[in-house]
Amino acid sequence: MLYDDVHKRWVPAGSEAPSISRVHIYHHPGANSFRVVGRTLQADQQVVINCPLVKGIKYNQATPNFHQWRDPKHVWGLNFGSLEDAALFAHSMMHALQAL
Ligand SMILES: CC(=O)N[C@@H](Cc1ccccc1Cl)C(=O)N1CCC[C@]12C=C[C@@H]1CC[C@@H](C(=O)N3CC[C@@H]4C=C[C@H]5[C@H](C)C[C@@H](C(=O)O)N5C(=O)[C@H]43)N1C2=O
Repeated sequence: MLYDDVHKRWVPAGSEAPSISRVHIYHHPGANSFRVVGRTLQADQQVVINCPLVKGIKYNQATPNFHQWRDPKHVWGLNFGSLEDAALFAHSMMHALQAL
């Protein structure tokens, strides 16, 4: 999700209606860079988030299943389908941020 600062509300990332997406953190070992990429599960596999991780990002676990972070232009929010997914993603995110 993205935070719409004008209307002060969270909106689904990507252009379509809210939909479940699969979100990965890709590691590029050569550059030691990480990128969060999310795609809708539907056939179109629309990329809904494509966010490089930079050193110093603060990953905020606002609730056990809603985590968020800022990049220069956006505030991203992930509303996890399960607490396990949330914990797993947070673990990977924290690992990535420590590796930067
Ligand atoms: C300093 C700073 O940047 N601080 C950020 C957070 C942050 C801290 C440190 C590092 C990075 C970031 Cl990003 C901040 O505070 N920001 C970022 C933009 C918005 C917000 C500002 C105010 C509101 C107030 C309330 C809360 C909010 O948005 N919350 C609370 C949990 C709750 C859970 C789920 C979602 C649900 C999917 C829909 C909706 C619903 O419940 O209807 N909703 C929510 O309402 C969700 N806010 C924020 O997070």
